[in-house]
Amino acid sequence: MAITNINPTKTAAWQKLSNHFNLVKDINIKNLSREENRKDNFSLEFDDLHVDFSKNRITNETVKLLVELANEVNLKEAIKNQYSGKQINVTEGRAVLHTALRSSTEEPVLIDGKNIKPQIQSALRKIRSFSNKVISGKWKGYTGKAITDIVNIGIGGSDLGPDMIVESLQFYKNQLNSHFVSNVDGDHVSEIIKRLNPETTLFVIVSKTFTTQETITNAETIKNWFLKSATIFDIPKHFVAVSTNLEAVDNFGIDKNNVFPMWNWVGGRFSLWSAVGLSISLSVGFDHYKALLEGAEEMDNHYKNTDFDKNIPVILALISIWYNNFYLAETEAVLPYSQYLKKLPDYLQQAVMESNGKGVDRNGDKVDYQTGTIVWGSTGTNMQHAFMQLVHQGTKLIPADFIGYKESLYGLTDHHKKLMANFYGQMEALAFGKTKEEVHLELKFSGNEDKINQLLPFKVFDGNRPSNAIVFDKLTPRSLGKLVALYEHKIYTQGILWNIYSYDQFGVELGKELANKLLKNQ
Ligand SMILES: O=P(O)(O)OC[C@H]1O[C@H](O)[C@H](O)[C@@H](O)[C@@H]1O
Repeated sequence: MAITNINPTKTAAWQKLSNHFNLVKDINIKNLSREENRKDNFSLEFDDLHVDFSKNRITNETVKLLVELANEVNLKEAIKNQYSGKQINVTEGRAVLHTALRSSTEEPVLIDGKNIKPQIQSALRKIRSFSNKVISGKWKGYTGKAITDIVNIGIGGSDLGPDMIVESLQFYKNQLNSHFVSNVDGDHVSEIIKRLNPETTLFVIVSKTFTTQETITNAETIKNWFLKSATIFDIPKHFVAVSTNLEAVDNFGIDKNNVFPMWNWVGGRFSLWSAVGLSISLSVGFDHYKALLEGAEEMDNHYKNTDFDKNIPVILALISIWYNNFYLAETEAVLPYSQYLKKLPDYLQQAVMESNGKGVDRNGDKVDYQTGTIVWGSTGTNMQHAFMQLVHQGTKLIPADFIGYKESLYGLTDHHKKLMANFYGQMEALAFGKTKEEVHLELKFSGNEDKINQLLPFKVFDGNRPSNAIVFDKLTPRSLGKLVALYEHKIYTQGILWNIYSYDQFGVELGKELANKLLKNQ
């Protein structure tokens, strides 16, 4: 059966879901939680990953019908098509193969009849050898000193992915200092330059197109700064590039041995698994970078081979559609209980919103249903003291992913116990709330009846606010790879269900064009 390209709301499953929604829309998570084996029936395990989705407004029937919807739009075939290298990015005429970048098997992946696996392997070898030389100090700057600082110059997918991973893996970091320059605001590059010594800094210019205004402007500014103390003959020791545009890289003055490949079958926001991840390998070493890829590959296999009712990215995508399209929730919060993951929400904003922020379906027709969710969030416990008030007692329904770890990295068990008590405490508060009776009982000893009645409405929590617990044993490169790949597959699943193309981003263009026009007229 081919991919149907049909309006999901016209499917039989959607009709059934609508009827089902009318019946169950007022269900309460507190009542559901009393069902026998609720937690076991609404939990999934995969290696070191434990997902509890029992605190949602869903029943067995909801999951069954959502899976029916996935089957009716032939998600299985869509997944197969992505892995096999079909041109699923139809509007740009490209395959989408970030999964091939982390595949360790010999199984060929063909593009135009040519196996791409050898190029991937060769790029990985180049990343390994270069990273080893820089980290060990064998790679010398123009005055013979070892490299101390790495600066990634890029924006969007050429910045957010590597920056988020390097931040998340600080625990595994080596002696090199890592910096990321992205904004065309000159304050950004100036602030970073202040901390650098040209003799010991390596610049990694990352741009798939090598035409991006911000990146080229920052790279030129940095090159000019560098050339104040060095000569053009020193550039090969300090500048490397990751790009598909070899001509532009050459024109910039980068030595051809210093170019790391990028391919048009890798989307910018899915590119950290390619040489775009060079800054990651430089910052944490190639072995950790490889483990990140291996973790992602494990999630790829899970996504490809697991029945939908046990498939973690598919289940999370379906639950999100339930809220987005039936409860009409507008946003989703991503709440990592790990300070290291503080950049994950920013990263996911690009991955999710650039991919599924589309209002035209795969037939070119305007959609008449909701698509891409708005993703936002921050780390626990800080955000509990910031925006969580609105999530608990505001008027909006905001489904939330709580991401946490069973073990702490530094062994500070007291901290970790408190952190995870907050993690589960928040989820319980959201789901079960606090009734009038409970508040009354609590206030009984603290004042007169009038005062109690006055305060009562403000202290009641309605509850029934949904969340998922996404818990890994420990924050490692491997588990991080799994987590990021999980969200990537959730994105694609939702794009298929909404009948939209997730891998183009034409919406980014108009503003860029207008800015260029304005610049020319200045
Ligand atoms: O890597 P580059 O070609 O410089 O592109 C950087 C970014 O440019 C645009 O904003 C695209 O929408 C992003 O998806 C991309 O990651």
